[in-house]
Amino acid sequence: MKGVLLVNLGSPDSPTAKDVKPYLDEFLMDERVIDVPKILRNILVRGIILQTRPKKSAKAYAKIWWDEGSPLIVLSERFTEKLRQHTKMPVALGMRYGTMTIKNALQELRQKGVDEVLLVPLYPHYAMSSYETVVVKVLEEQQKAFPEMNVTTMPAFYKNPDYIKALSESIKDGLKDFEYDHILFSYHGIPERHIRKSDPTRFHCKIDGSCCKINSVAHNTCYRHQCYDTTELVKAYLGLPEDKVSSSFQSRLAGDPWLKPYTDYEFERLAKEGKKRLAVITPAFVSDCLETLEEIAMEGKEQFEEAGGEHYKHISCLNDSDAWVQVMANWVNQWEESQVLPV
Ligand SMILES: C=CC1=C(C)c2cc3[nH]c(cc4nc(cc5[nH]c(cc1n2)c(C)c5CCC(=O)O)C(CCC(=O)O)=C4C)c(C)c3C=C
Ligand SMILES: [Fe+2]
Ligand SMILES: [Fe+2]
Repeated sequence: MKGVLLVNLGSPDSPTAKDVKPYLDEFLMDERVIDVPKILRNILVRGIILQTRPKKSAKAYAKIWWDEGSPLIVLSERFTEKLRQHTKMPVALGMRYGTMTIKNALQELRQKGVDEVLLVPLYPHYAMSSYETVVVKVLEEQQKAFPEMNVTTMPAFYKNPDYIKALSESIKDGLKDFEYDHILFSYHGIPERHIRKSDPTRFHCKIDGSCCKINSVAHNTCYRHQCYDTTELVKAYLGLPEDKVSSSFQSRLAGDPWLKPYTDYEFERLAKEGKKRLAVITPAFVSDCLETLEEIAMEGKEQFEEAGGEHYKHISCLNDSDAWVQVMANWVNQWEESQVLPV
């Protein structure tokens, strides 16, 4: 019997340093997130970052927390529940980090008789720190505890026409009551090194963008290329003016160079260039979360206005919108009927 496993990133159990610490420990000790030798990762994460970050992150989480819990979890649950109404297959939700584990989600499917799983990492773009780590973890858990199950993984859907349509229409809707001077597509950042590591050709990706328009197998795993592709496709779908759209990368950790331009610098640059009315969209995330609700909707607004900007709007992620649920339902049902996956 076939079933669907949705996996998102996960959140701490509560917005307190006590609960944020073990969550961050699991997250940052992931070798695909902080990709240095284990001994160094231990020193960096447990000896340095976890000494101060849980308290700081807990404060940020407290600003966006809902009565029902973490927005990312609640929105993912609502999406899952709606998807269940559109398919005959069992659908389970797991998180890569935290207490809503992938193992439990696989168990839930197994108990319902599922032995053929469609894994859907809830990320439009491929990065070793998001999509890849989900796939590796699911296969690890499946091989350990559920050897009788088969797992098929849905490819990153960053350029899929149905996804682009749903995303573009949601942006159009968000812009209905907002006259903009500029639209910023802000994607979660990753260290530049991760782009080189994920390049199977070992020479294609140059980080500076000179590579991204030359066809290459490297693009199947190039986060930067995929993010810019999403921007271009939405721009084309909505007919947005070339000079009013740009992309940037947010949420960097100190240390290595991360993908540029940095979103916080862009807020300042755009305001100083005289863009008074800025709309920001965050297509690396399908559900609103700490990085969109706090860093972009709250901090970003402040940064833009401090630099001279006047009107600012963050357009929500796709979340549990009917159009997005319908797109996912079509994809999973098509897989159920004919094994076909979206491209
Ligand atoms: C969109 C995909 C994501 C990628 C790629 C990604 C890479 C990445 N993230 C960190 C460090 C942190 N990210 C944090 C929060 C966070 N990250 C994503 C998604 C991606 N991260 C989401 C959806 C969230 C929000 C989770 C929520 O509960 O709402 C955090 C935790 C918060 C904080 O302390 O800032 C950290 C840390 C790294 C290092 C990285 C790539 C190497
Ligand atoms: Fe992150
Ligand atoms: Fe590239």
